[in-house]
Amino acid sequence: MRDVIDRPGLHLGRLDTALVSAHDLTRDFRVGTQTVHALRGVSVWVAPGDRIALLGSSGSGKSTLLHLLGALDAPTSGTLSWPALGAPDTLRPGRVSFVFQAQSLLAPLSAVENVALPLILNGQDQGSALHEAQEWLERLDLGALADQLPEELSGGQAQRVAVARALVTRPRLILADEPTGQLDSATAQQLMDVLLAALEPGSALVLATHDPAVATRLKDVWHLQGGAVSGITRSVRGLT
Ligand SMILES: Nc1ncnc2c1ncn2[C@@H]1O[C@H](COP(=O)(O)OP(=O)(O)OP(=O)(O)O)[C@@H](O)[C@H]1O
Repeated sequence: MRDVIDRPGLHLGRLDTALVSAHDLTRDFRVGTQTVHALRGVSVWVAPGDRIALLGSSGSGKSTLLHLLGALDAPTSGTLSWPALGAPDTLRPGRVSFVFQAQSLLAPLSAVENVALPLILNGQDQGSALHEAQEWLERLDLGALADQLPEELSGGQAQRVAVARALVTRPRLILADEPTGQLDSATAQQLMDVLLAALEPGSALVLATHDPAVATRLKDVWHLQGGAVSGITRSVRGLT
């Protein structure tokens, strides 16, 4: 693999500072006697500060690619590395975080307990974890809802709590799988406002969506079609 690669139309960057680098990934699934080729030779890399949308229709391979980038799944062929993050078994919890489409909060825990959980799983004591979680909720304008259970939150509020839970460990790489998928368009844009404002400048976001209005909030858009990256564009709105 070369030291320096050029993502067409984007910028030059060094692979050794990449958060994740993927070369010629394929992922096949066996369904009965059929093989589904979910990814067909994807080569991409993500650098600190990147804000990337994976834009594609249902079944184009967005979730599969996100899972591979976060080491939740392994490729059928191809190589993955996390040069700036370390070995795959050190990636989570903490350095890589996921935000899922919906219903990912633990039902018996309050909002603040949900947000504190990754810190507690990382070994932090409960008191300071809850304190930090409360600060994140306040930063995301949810301080007053800290003691609510997930079922008492609106869809948009629950997703903001999920964003707080993903960011509380100050991850370097945030992978979001259709986080606005269950929200109306105004609430989706509010969630994007909150998410983009809360990101640390040196962290990277890769967000899967089928909604162009969400994708254009991010600087770079990778278009996925049939398990391959069919094009890369830079969003004018995402540059502002
Ligand atoms: N665990 C699995 N078993 C079998 N097939 C799978 C599995 N996961 C994904 N696939 C198939 O791989 C292809 C890509 O799926 P993927 O979920 O990555 O697409 P997507 O773009 O995220 O779609 P959506 O927007 O609907 O979530 C689809 O044809 C899907 O049916």
